[in-house]
Amino acid sequence: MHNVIEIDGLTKSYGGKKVLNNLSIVVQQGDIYGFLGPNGAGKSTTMKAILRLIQTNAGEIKVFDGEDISLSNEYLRDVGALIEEPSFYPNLSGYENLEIVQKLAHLPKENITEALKIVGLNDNAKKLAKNYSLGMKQRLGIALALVKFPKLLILDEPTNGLDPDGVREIRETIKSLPAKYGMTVMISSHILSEVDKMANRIGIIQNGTLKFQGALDELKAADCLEIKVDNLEKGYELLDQGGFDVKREDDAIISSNIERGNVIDMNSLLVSEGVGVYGLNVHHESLEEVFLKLTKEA
Ligand SMILES: Nc1ncnc2c1ncn2[C@@H]1O[C@H](COP(=O)(O)OP(=O)(O)OP(=O)(O)O)[C@@H](O)[C@H]1O
Repeated sequence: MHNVIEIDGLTKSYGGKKVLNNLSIVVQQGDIYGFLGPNGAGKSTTMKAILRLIQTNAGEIKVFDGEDISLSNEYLRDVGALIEEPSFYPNLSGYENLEIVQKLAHLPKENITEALKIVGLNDNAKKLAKNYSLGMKQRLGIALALVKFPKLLILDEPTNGLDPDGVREIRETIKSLPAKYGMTVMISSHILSEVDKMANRIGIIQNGTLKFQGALDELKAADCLEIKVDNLEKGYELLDQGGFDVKREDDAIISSNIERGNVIDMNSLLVSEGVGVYGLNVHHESLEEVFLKLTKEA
């Protein structure tokens, strides 16, 4: 798999305080890479470093075909970004704001309408940006990042200020970008459930240090079945002696085998032996649970 971003040993200090500490991350071609961390972990700083908006103290960043970004700014032509607040000209319409980028970068005019369509701003294209709602301003910010149809899209908290419908729309849009336009996306977000539904790989940082990087499935515990019964002792004994793979917890019996036939067999055995079953739930570990587990230690 081809790497689109390779960060190696990145270190950045502000006034003697290290905010990035020997950080190394890899974003692969076609990834939607969810970049997570508590407030102040260093997410925006990392993204700014990739865009050369700040100077760093040590480390190396390579993009696309191993281009070292410290050697040339050329790569920025293929990068679109929304970092922190979207910035635009308030007295121009949404369309005109995009037109400025389109003209400067000599892009096809169709890119403007395509980008507006993607973010759902077509109907408000002629309205002045200063009269946009918070959510519309955010959409315009995403459209500005998209208008080049870049190979790499970097989005810092892109769903800030959007209502739940807007969050869902933007999520579906972002999910479609790799397949539709061949883009690679790096996205930071506070909304873990959003990243859970969108990203294929994630990186979790804390205090400028990488805590985890990999596929979401690697991070989460396997699904398990939680069986709630009115007699825990007896229920557990029955299943254990019946040859089922179970363990006992404080208030439930847990089985790692969630296959349909297995669940039916366990339930039948319990009921036939007079144990009342009042709950059979498959437990999926959420990204939020994993995140809290990983970041709580420090
Ligand atoms: N220009 C600056 N001068 C001094 N300190 C800074 C500067 N920019 C960022 N920092 C500090 O660096 C640390 C990392 O900030 P950063 O914005 O990268 O975090 P973040 O992970 O994006 O957080 P959030 O989720 O709150 O946006 C914070 O402690 C912040 O106060």
